[in-house]
Amino acid sequence: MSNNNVPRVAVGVLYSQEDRDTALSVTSAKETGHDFIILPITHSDYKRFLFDKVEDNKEKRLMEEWRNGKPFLKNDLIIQNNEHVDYLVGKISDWIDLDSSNHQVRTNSEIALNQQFSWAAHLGLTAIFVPTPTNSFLNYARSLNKILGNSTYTHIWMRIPIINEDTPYSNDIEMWEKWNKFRTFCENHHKLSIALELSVNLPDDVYLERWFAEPIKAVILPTKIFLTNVKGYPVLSKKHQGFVKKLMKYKPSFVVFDDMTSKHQDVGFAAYQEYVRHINRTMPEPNQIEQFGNGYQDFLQSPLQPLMDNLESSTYEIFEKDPVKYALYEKAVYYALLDRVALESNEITVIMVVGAGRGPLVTRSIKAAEKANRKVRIYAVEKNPNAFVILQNMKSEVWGDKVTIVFGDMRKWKAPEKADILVSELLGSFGDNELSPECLDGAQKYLKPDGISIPSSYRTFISPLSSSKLYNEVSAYKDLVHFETPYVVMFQSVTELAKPQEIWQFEHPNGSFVIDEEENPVNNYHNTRYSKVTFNITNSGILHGIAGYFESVLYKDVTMSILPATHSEGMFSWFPIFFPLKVPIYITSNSTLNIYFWRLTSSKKVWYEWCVDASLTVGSETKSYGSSNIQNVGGRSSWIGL
Ligand SMILES: C[S@@+](CC[C@H](N)C(=O)[O-])C[C@H]1O[C@@H](n2cnc3c(N)ncnc32)[C@H](O)[C@@H]1O
Repeated sequence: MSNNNVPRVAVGVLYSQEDRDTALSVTSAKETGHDFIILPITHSDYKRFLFDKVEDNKEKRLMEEWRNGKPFLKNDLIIQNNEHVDYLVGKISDWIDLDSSNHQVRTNSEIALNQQFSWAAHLGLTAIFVPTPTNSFLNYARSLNKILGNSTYTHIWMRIPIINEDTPYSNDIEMWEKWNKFRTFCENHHKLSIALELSVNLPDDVYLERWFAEPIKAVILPTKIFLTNVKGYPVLSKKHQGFVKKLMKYKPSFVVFDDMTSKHQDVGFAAYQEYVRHINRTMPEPNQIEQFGNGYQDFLQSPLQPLMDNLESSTYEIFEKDPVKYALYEKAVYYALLDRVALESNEITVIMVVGAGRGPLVTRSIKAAEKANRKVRIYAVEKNPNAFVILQNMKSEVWGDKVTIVFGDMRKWKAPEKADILVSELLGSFGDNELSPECLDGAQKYLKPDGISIPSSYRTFISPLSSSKLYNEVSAYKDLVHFETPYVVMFQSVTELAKPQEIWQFEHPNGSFVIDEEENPVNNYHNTRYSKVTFNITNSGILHGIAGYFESVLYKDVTMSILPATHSEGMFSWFPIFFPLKVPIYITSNSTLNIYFWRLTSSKKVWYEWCVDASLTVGSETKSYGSSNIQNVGGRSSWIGL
């Protein structure tokens, strides 16, 4: 079945023959339905400048003139002008050898690299395709890093074969390790991306998944990886299809690489790109969460502070579109009402919705009471004056006398009676990060001693996360504050290095604190937390930060979760939270990673601090090899106002 909602995928072509005529190549690439072509910038003859042994004086002079910056000869260039510039990706010559042991070859390679880049940038090519790093690549990394530093808008696509096919299987990890080292040498530059080249045999899923955390801008499909269907057309194996579909979510460009092994000449070269487009068209429809989150993937958002700030109308409107959250709350209130009073009793149950916003939980509480056939009296408490205007409208137009609306801070309100059920939704992606514990500590004084809080508890979970994309987004701010701030993010280009684990929980009502004469807590120390969790890291990876999630019990077995394993299906009110690390840490396979987290408080604010420590055990000896500093000390960079 075809899905018309998926955006068109860009499919380009790369030919193996080097010396092509640009105009002819562009025409044939267009005729075969491609969106772009990767073309060598220079002719193979240009390689003459690499030769270390120049015999006669004339040649020596020519070489030195070239080294001193003499322009290209017209015939040295394949891409000779900017006529097709929007259709081209420039390819740097494969034969440059920046790590040659020969001084002349090494030096001339760098000159050739710079000259090709400079020409490509001058023409305005937006992407440059560069060769795969060989076994030693430090000088290549240094040279490219220098270019990256000067590049204004040209992106680099580095050709990375997923497997080194000369030594398949044993080297599944090797290419990732090589890439990882290279980009580390290049300071994780955001313009350095991968053109991932698929192989006939793909490695195991754990090795495939690690690429999802990497900046893949292009995926190369050599013609040799295609099989043939009954009609003679090229198709991919199930495993390749599955991987390609996953990669499509990241919206890379695809490149058909004509490796001269085509078994499908009868059906024409266009068949490869048509097949890639066919896979794209038959991608499943995005689910509700994907539709809602479209455009937000990997986008850093500041967590809301609904206590300190007044939320905007559009924010409430987004909450209210969630098809699942309110249904879960209605279910929880329904079961709480059933448990609270017997059907035959005429008793009125008092429900207080605290932090009512524009009233959706009030409406759902009324619905739950109707379903349960119970009588209720409802109070709606809200401190946002703008949302309170909507509550007034709702009361006069919809709810009537059944609901009393109260403007003010739930912690200070003097309620005229006590509640049987206290309903609130003050949760953030990290559970307690919108200060639900502090607000409900203040509100529970008007809950009957045997009253019910919905939610009754929430637990916070963390996991170690690899994502060069998110790391680059944070580091683009170039300051400490952004590295010590959590972000709400719809994860896409990420890999979890281990499954999430719980760090702490909160329960309501909470009988564990001392109250003053106003029945408020005398301080907030009972809401501080400290936790250390240990993760066993099986496969190596780069730790860029920590992912956070919550799971909440609304009432008995009615639960609400954003934890991947138990996520409430179709609920999109919360994306996970991301706590970055200032310096990424390379975690070797079979390491132990300890993550330390604190929830801390003063009289005015609450904040989190976090740090990590990686160690490796060999025999009976455990050695720590990588740790972060403690981030956000004293809430110096990020905090939540009380
Ligand atoms: C996350 S919103 C939820 C709103 C609404 N219940 C819903 O589900 O759409 C939290 C609401 O609680 C309100 N709020 C937060 N702290 C409060 C406090 N201490 N007293 C009263 N309202 C508060 C905020 O203004 C906001 O409207």
